[in-house]
Amino acid sequence: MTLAAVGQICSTDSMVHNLAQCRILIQKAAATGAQALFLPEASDYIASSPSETISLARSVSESEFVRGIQDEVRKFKLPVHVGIHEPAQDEKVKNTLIWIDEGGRIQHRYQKIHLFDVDIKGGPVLKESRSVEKGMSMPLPFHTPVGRVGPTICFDLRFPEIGLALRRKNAEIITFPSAFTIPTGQAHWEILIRARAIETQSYVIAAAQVGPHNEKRSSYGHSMIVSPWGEILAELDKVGGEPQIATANIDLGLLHKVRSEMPLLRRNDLYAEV
Ligand SMILES: O=C(O)CNC(=O)[C@H](CS)NC(=O)CCC(=O)C(=O)O
Repeated sequence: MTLAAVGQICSTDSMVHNLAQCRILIQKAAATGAQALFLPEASDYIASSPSETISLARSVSESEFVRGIQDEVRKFKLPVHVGIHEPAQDEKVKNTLIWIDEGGRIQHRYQKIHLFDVDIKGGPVLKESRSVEKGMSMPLPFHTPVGRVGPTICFDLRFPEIGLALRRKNAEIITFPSAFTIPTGQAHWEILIRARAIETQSYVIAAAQVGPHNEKRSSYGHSMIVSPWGEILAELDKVGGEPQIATANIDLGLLHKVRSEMPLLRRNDLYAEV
């Protein structure tokens, strides 16, 4: 049995402020004895316009945010999974997720493949593809002290195919670091997360942004860790903006019990394999 921590913050366009929040969470998570900390999408910053999103992007070697996280990781020997932006081609950024091992090295990277372009009447209007380049390859699971992690990001949560593909590649924990909008979060967040855990028979760790990032945008929060049976093991607030963590035990024995007691054998002779 191992202990995983999920962290919740409210990123703004100040990377110094966002780094300070993440450092507090790394310290708090280390104090609980957790073996890994999972932080939200876009922890480095959330800007108020596509042009600001593009102008703030730095490569990891030049990002004070990433270097600051790496220093803190080394200090506490606590690996961290964190969402950031990186410069891309054609005046765009990549929405990426990096795994920093306990020695502060970036050992895994995933670039978000589904972009959030929506225009909901009376609700959010967001065109992520104006500033973000979409990823062109499927994520791969990787080894961590808490289990084999299959990374995805935010809007990817709505596409069961990506979770199922990670499960087929032997993921044990699927992550959904996010910055969900409040209306879509109220309607769908918990249901989607629990569904992904149940259908993949995997742990799900969903670290979320919470509260007002700027005058135009707020996020839903409600970070969660869910078991392969779909139970909520840990959850954080839906409002506020204070940095918070929660922890849960990751029991791979339970995961294998769930998978062997109820084998989800696909009928790929009748429908396409996903
Ligand atoms: O903008 C940044 O810098 C960071 N990226 C995000 O916040 C992204 C794109 S706007 N948010 C989502 O995918 C929300 C999905 C969502 O809310 C849903 O599926 O309902």
